[in-house]
Amino acid sequence: MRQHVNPLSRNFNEIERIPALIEMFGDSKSNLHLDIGCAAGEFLFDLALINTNWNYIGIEIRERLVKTAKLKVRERDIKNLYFIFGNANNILHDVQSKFIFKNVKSISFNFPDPWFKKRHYKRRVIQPEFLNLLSNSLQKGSLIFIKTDVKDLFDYMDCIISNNFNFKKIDKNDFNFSESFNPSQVKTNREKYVIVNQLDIFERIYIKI
Ligand SMILES: C[S@@+](CC[C@H](N)C(=O)[O-])C[C@H]1O[C@@H](n2cnc3c(N)ncnc32)[C@H](O)[C@@H]1O
Repeated sequence: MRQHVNPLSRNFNEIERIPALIEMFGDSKSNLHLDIGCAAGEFLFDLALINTNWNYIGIEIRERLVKTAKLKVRERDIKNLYFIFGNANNILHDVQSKFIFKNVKSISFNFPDPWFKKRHYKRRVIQPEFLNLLSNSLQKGSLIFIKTDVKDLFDYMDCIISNNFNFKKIDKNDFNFSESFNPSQVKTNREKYVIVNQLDIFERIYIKI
């Protein structure tokens, strides 16, 4: 069982330099998707190879995973995938990252760390201030995807997002995945584990209105 990283540690106050989109991607004008807590990024590698007309950024707090993922991107010469190391909250709140939002069409939170103890809830990645930031920065029509196997965490995230009047729930059955960042509904590593072990998956899509 891996030791969870405390995102509120001061170690994450300093943020790496975020290059301009034109430095990150072959075609910086493509639709951009952000995956928060992407771990080693396998999900994003799969997506980036299938959907070359989308750009993908993964943000992950475990530095070693990000270093390895960045190396793999370079070795494979992938032009539509970029990884950023750090606490996603700090990174996206930082003024130097504001430009990222210009092209962002969607954000996914796939199986975020649950932080089961009540006193640790503030370490959960989705927080009201984070939602305010997304609500102020994302363009109308942008999408947020959440997915977890922990019902309590799902309720927590859903409550925070639903309390923000700029986001509306979308019925998954009415959603056209073919035009999304994930047209072939690629699964994340945790999702594959959850499916094999027949655990429940709680998920929801929200649109910025
Ligand atoms: C349970 S794993 C899920 C990984 C992947 N999304 C999946 O579905 O297989 C949660 C990931 O989020 C990362 N993480 C947790 N808090 C974070 C934060 N504040 N910013 C960025 N990454 C974070 C963890 O290090 C871990 O890799």
